[in-house]
Amino acid sequence: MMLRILPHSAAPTICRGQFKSTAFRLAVRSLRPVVVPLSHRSRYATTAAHAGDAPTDLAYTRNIGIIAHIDAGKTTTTERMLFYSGFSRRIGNVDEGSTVMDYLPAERARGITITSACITFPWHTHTVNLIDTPGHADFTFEVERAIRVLDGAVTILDGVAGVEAQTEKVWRQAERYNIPRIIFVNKLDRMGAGFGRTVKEIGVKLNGWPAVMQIPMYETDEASDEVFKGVVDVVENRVFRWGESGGDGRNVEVYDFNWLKEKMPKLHEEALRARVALVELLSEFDDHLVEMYLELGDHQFIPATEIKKVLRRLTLNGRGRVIPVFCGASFRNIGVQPLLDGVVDYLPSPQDRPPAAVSYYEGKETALLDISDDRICALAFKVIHDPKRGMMVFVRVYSGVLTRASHLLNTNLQTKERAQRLLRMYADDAVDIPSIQTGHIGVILGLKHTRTGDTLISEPTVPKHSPQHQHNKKLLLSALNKEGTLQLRPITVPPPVFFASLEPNTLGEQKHLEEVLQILLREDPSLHVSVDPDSGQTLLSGMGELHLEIARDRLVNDLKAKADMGKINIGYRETVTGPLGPVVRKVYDREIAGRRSAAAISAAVGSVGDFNEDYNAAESAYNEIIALDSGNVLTVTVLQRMLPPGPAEERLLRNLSPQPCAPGNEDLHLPQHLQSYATTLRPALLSGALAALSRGPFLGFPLHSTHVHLTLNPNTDIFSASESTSSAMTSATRLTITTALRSAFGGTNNIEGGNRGDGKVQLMEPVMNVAISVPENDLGTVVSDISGARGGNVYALDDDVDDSLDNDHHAHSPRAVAHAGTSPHPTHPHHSSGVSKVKEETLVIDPARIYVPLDARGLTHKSAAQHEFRPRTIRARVPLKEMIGYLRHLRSLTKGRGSFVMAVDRFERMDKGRERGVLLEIRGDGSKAIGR
Ligand SMILES: Nc1nc2c(ncn2[C@@H]2O[C@H](COP(=O)(O)OP(=O)(O)OP(=O)(O)O)[C@@H](O)[C@H]2O)c(=O)[nH]1
Repeated sequence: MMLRILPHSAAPTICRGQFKSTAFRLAVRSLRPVVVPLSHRSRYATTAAHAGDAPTDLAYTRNIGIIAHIDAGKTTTTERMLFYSGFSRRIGNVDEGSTVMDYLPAERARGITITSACITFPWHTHTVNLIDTPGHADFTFEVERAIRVLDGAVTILDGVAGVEAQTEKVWRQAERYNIPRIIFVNKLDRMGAGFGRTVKEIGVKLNGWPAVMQIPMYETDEASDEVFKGVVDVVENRVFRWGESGGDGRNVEVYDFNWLKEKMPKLHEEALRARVALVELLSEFDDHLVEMYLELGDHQFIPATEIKKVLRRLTLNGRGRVIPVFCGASFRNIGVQPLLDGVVDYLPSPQDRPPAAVSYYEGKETALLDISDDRICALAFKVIHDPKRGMMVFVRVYSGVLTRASHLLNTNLQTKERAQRLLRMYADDAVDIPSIQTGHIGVILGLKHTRTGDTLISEPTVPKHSPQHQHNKKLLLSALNKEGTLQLRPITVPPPVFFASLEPNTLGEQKHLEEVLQILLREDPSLHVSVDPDSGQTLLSGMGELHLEIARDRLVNDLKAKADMGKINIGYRETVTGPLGPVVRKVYDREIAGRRSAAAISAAVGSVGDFNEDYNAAESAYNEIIALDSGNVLTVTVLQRMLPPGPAEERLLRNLSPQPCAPGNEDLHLPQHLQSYATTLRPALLSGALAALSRGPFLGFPLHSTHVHLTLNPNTDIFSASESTSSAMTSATRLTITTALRSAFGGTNNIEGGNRGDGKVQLMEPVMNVAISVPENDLGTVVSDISGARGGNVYALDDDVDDSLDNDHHAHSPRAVAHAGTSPHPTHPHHSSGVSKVKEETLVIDPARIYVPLDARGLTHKSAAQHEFRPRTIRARVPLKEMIGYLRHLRSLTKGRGSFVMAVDRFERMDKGRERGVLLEIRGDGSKAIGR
């Protein structure tokens, strides 16, 4: 059957195989406005994806992520994508636990995404590598590492809730990496959904101009209810209608605007307005479009191809200044195929992305990676232990082609690795492949050490018989050494704020527990494990309660550890107050396996705040200043060495009261065996300091914002070469700093008595940045609860996103459209004096200028009830302690409609009263779990 556009007659049904047929294209080419048919799965055999032969041409590749607030519908949408692409034969359902993407038992049981799943599927001539990320704030790190390797993202919004707090957060995360983004406003079938309102929120909360590509279409059923039926595509001037209720969404009816004009004149008018708004918006950024408009004289005549071209260019820069907005209801199977077309049309191929930033020598030198470089450079962005396949390392290849059996160098660990097998992933299924091409995502099996976040490169080799090798060996070796330090930008790991003890059920289980914890750490670097040196207790720390619960499930259920997890507690920090205290010198002297190990060092501790104040005055006294994690700072001074008298040294001996060496590591006068400061002494001091700082003198919490100053006097602190080895230096450093911290604390650890000593050590607590979404009606109650009982500091209520559609609509009123249709100039205020470009860098959206489409629901159902459900966002800083169990409380305050997200803002010193509260709590029930 040849398909014709039937403007006035009954709707044709587009069946499999009819989209994009040549006949269809020819039929529509002569029509104006231009209508191009929608794509459909039938072009792809369902087996194609599994055969591992998906096209790998870079221009036809899309590495995309699905990011959003929890429950926005990411997994539901992804499952439809898989179905329409032909990848899966039936649609997976989140609520029934039958999805392809949420395949872990814990995910299916909880109905949430925990680990970002990766899947490859075809869409027309393109290959889409898609990552479905978790929405829960506890898994922000999981999102971060996925975003790190994506080229583009689809952000899904709940059309009822609008732009929620976690959406804003992931949006900013994506912005940091300049990831081009498109938006899909989902759940438009739900009562209370407001497309126009959501569009306005996109502009205000995400600071970008919404480019409305589609508007929703509702139809009234027999019960006079408005039912969401389809979307109006204002770029191609056509209507997609999913007529069949309860169907799988594959049969889509396509109509032109004449049909729309006859059946739904109001919606037709709105669609024309939407096109005007779109063309006007784009012409602010594109002179050529303005010229075209001036030539054609009507917004409706601008060809869709031109609009798409400009929009693609604007989206690809990744700044999110112009945001393509699509709409639908994936649960009702509406709107997903056009969204997939949008992915191909507006999101970049790896070639469209700027080159990846790399660094050499631990970040001391930076450069851009050339995508055409044939040497392999890949980032391990996810490591997962699979019971059948072993360690699976997910990589994104940035240059070169990774082939089976490639020899690799892990530049973070400086270890050699061999890629034994390569896989392309289809959620939990995999297909063996011979290679992973530049720009692609895949899995390596057989890597022994690689962790999440590590860089893998082709193992640098010296070519045999190369002339360079003969003539300039030194130069070549230094180039090879440099290459061996190449690293892609690391993934930032946030500080853990919760911890719990882990106890093996029997002593014999300890070893197995340690082994599986190593696996867990390789998988998830946002988990930390530490062992209390006194009690030997293992402590696991993480980002949130749910994060630790899931880690426990993984340890016990998947990795078969026989262990119990204690109560989940807040991870406080300890800090030293005031300027550097007295200098403490300790001698470490032990006999280990019949050999003496001895060294000494001096240390003083103080607060980083005071160090910063003195910084300029004191800088020259230090040989090195090292910024550590948790805001701690280590400074090192190595005094000049007195050499034994001899003819050459006599000059030196004359004024040899110990002085700091001239800054600059090369000048240090160290004994032979420690001579290379950078490779022997520095790492020894650093690991001693890190070990000492990991456990404070008060309650054993890690130190924060603390300045440690080390002074090494080689004349007195270093003994013979065999005694003062680098491990002796590490032990001496650890012992001395621990002693200095204890003396700053000013007392013994007397937790039982509840005293905190009278010294300079204080507790710090995590203070969270909290965004709470509540219905308008409950705003007052929640604000007073947060700022009263919980001691929070409310610093903002969301900009009042006025959804008075009438107001906004003025700028794009029917009169304005009529005017625009006849005026030689587009009607946008900025065009009044010709074209004035928006300064992209400083773009701040004026809500009054955002085009807000009227939707049927908005027109007929805009009522007080809708206002009542509109979520408002409260932003506050609240101590984490006050947020424990808050969700239940919030639900009770808001009749179950409130939700919140939070992230660590900073650690703050606690006053004595709050400290006492923590001590009481620990003494009351948690002293064992805290174990100090
Ligand atoms: N009415 C309606 N419900 C939807 C729609 N899309 C998703 N849902 C429902 O919303 C809930 C959450 O959907 P998910 O797909 O799990 O959302 P998610 O964003 O993947 O959630 P997390 O992975 O936990 O962050 C489920 O109950 C879905 O059935 C929609 O278009 N309309």
